[in-house]
Amino acid sequence: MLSFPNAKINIGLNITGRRADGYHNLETVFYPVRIHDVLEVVPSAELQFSASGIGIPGRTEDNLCLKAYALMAKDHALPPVHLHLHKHIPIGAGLGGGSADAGFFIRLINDRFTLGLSNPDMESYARKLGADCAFFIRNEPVFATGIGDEFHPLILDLAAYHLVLVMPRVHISTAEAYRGVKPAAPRKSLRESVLRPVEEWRSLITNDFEQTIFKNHPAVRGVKAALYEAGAIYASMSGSGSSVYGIFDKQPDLAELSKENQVFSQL
Ligand SMILES: C[C@@](CO)(OP(=O)(O)O)[C@H](O)COP(=O)(O)OP(=O)(O)OC[C@H]1O[C@@H](n2ccc(N)nc2=O)[C@H](O)[C@@H]1O
Ligand SMILES: Nc1ncnc2c1ncn2[C@@H]1O[C@H](COP(=O)(O)OP(=O)(O)O)[C@@H](O)[C@H]1O
Repeated sequence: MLSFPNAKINIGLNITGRRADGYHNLETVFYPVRIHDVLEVVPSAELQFSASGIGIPGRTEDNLCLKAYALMAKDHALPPVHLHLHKHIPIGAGLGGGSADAGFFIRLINDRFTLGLSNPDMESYARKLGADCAFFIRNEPVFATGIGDEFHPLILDLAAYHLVLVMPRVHISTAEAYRGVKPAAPRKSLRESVLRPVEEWRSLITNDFEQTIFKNHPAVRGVKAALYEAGAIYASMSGSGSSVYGIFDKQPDLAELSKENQVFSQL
């Protein structure tokens, strides 16, 4: 059985407080985008994992898909499987690729072995694996609060726009990014701002990670500026970076940006 985990972008990200457990409370909008990995699960004599595509840093046993399998196997008599992951979503990019794999894998196992889990059941497994994993169970645009795992419905459709994503050659760890921010009460309500026309977002919607990441990695700031120069209506770093997306009303010419960076378009 095959599944195609997709990436997310964050539209706005306000870090509102630091918690006793070391995590941060935040508010953000998660929006799914069409950059995909490929996950395949087939029955096997023993549990096996293989990967292709972009190299995944870290130990195989720490892959979020294997962690998800172990978690679900505690409660369900799961047969062994061979899991193959073809990695295409850039890593350390603020695109939630690892979390997407975990969320989609939970759904795949639920479907393949007809476990009958509800969305809230699957979200509670996902929450144990990472703050933004639970988003990928429903995989619909949401306004998120808490540590990024409490969801509030949001009607947002950017299909009429040209969405592009630029991936500078900079890898940023999420933990490093959180260490650099000072939590504060948001100056504007993101939940209200995101309902305003996209043309107004530039003066309303910000990502709190940009301040420190732009200081430490000026190339990322340069990509955002280049997207505005190319005519973006709105541009922002996604999550903890380093990817930067631009929302355009027509297909932009990004030939210059493509020389130094990986560019994804038609998202
Ligand atoms: C920043 C965001 C924004 O959407 O996305 P990415 O840029 O990673 O895609 C998320 O908060 C990333 O969520 P996720 O990547 O699942 O985080 P986790 O694996 O749970 O946590 C990694 C580390 O980030 C920090 N962390 C994460 C989430 C949060 N609300 N507060 C935190 O302080 C903690 O130091 C934690 O040890
Ligand atoms: N299936 C997976 N795909 C990518 N990274 C994974 C996966 N499982 C675990 N990881 C670990 O998660 C880290 C963060 O990856 P990722 O979720 O892609 O980035 P981001 O937090 O920027 O969205 C990687 O450096 C890697 O060590």
